[in-house]
Amino acid sequence: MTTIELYPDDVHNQRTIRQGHPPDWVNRDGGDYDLVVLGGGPGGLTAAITAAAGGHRVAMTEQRLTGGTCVNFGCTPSKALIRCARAVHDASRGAEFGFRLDAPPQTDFGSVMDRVREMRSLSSAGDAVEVAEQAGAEVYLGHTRFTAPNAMEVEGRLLRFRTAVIATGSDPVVPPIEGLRTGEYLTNETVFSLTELPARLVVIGSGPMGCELAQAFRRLGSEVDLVSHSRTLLPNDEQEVSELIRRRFEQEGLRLHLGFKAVRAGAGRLLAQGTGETRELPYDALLFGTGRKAHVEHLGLGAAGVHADGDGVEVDEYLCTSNPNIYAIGDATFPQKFTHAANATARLCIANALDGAHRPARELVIPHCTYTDPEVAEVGLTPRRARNEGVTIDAYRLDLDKVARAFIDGEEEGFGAIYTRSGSSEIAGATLVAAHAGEMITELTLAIMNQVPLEVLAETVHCYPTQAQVFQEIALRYARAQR
Ligand SMILES: Cc1cc2nc3c(=O)[nH]c(=O)nc-3n(C[C@H](O)[C@H](O)[C@H](O)COP(=O)(O)OP(=O)(O)OC[C@H]3O[C@@H](n4cnc5c(N)ncnc54)[C@H](O)[C@@H]3O)c2cc1C
Ligand SMILES: NC(=O)c1ccc[n+]([C@@H]2O[C@H](COP(=O)([O-])OP(=O)(O)OC[C@H]3O[C@@H](n4cnc5c(N)ncnc54)[C@H](O)[C@@H]3O)[C@@H](O)[C@H]2O)c1
Repeated sequence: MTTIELYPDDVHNQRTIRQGHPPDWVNRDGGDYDLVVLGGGPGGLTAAITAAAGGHRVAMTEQRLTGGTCVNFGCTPSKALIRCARAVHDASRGAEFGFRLDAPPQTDFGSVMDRVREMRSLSSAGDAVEVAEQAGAEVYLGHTRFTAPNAMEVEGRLLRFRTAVIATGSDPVVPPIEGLRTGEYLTNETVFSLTELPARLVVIGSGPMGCELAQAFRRLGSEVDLVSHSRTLLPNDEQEVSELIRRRFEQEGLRLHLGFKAVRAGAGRLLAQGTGETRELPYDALLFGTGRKAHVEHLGLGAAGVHADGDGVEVDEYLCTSNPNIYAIGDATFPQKFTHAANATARLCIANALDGAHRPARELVIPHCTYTDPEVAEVGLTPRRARNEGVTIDAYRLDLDKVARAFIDGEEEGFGAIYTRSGSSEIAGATLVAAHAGEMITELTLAIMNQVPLEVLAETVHCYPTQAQVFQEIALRYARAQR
């Protein structure tokens, strides 16, 4: 059986391994199942547990650690690192809040990473092999591949299925860069194994991963250069958002090289090429946040009659692949690569595959949040999406410095915006830049799902003082203007 290793070999990592891939695990003999789920990340676990709760005979396979990228190498460790970085940052704001420290706060990086690993082990308890088993899904550990349109093999065991779900997630993309050698750079798979703070960190990529980790390492004390061939930070969000985050990053001392492509690396130096300018950046660690690609290799997809391309497993609008008995969910197929999207596609897929629900994936309203400080959350139809789709929208916005709880908390940098289709008051989308935007955006997701108009949001009583009042205030101003 595969041996899983996590560095360093401490109590937290040992616990994570015991939960996600128990070393003494013995697979069952295989057999016939109503459903087999390939991959035990958030998508796979949700699919397997949902189907088992419906009384189906279910197996789930995982080659590495249950919980997948999210718990082990993504959301959980990154948010744990960000939390420590925010504590250090807040401590440096004493003068604003009436206290003084004798010296600037000093990071103890060893303790930071110890806490990161502890949080990962706590989080992985909820996604453990045992949790799936107790929910009624039979777990097989090991590399899995299809051997026929209705069968797959894991570690010599044959699993025959009536229906299968591919939930194999995604892998980091590292662009070809001259001089770059394996083992001499970090990705999300290795960065959370650091035990010493890199004095000089170069981060490549200005998407969610690059931005979240660049700010966190800067706050923990690294000198950070962020290089991206995008001309903006968070290039998939609104321009105004990117500008606001850029200003904040520059205030915090991040050095930004936007519009620069990493072209050569090695011996602690990165060469970044911009238009008519080359910059040489020294580093002690080089971190890639340069996107992800669906994990579709070595799965025996050909034997199962499942088509895949560079974007992942091909599915129809009901998440069914070219084999009518095989579905795909999460990062392996879906363009929005988020844990909540993996979970939502998993539930939808089980409803379609086992309950005949016939619900298209376009029904899903999927918000996203990048956990920079301030956080950036968006949902539904935004100006960028509206432009791409050729529809016109009306925008209603309010700066957070007009919201009492935001300035009371010293968190007034940001804004809220609600979008409606032109001439309508039905809420179609929203952007929110706020310290806790991820906690607040769900109100708007619910509004969009239920076709709530601004007038109803205006009448919805919000607690005072809360930052969520930004949405009610936008709606109230709209309602007043209509009178
Ligand atoms: C640094 C970082 C931070 C992130 N932060 C967030 C965040 O804050 N919020 C958010 O919503 N999303 C975040 N994400 C994205 C999130 O982690 C993914 O969208 C999510 O994990 C996708 O779930 P999944 O189940 O589709 O795939 P995965 O989590 O990738 O799980 C797939 C599983 O399949 C297994 N597998 C693959 N091939 C085989 C095989 N042949 N046999 C057996 N098993 C196999 C893998 O080992 C893996 O465990 C982050 C990602 C990164 C990299
Ligand atoms: N909070 C969250 O939900 C969260 C956090 C992190 C990651 N994620 C998920 O993980 C996925 C991957 O995130 P990501 O930030 O790695 O990818 P991304 O695709 O969003 O951004 C990649 C960035 O790398 C840059 N880049 C690529 N090649 C380059 C090169 N050679 N030189 C310079 N720049 C280069 C691109 O211009 C872009 O800015 C995202 O799709 C997101 O869904 C989510």
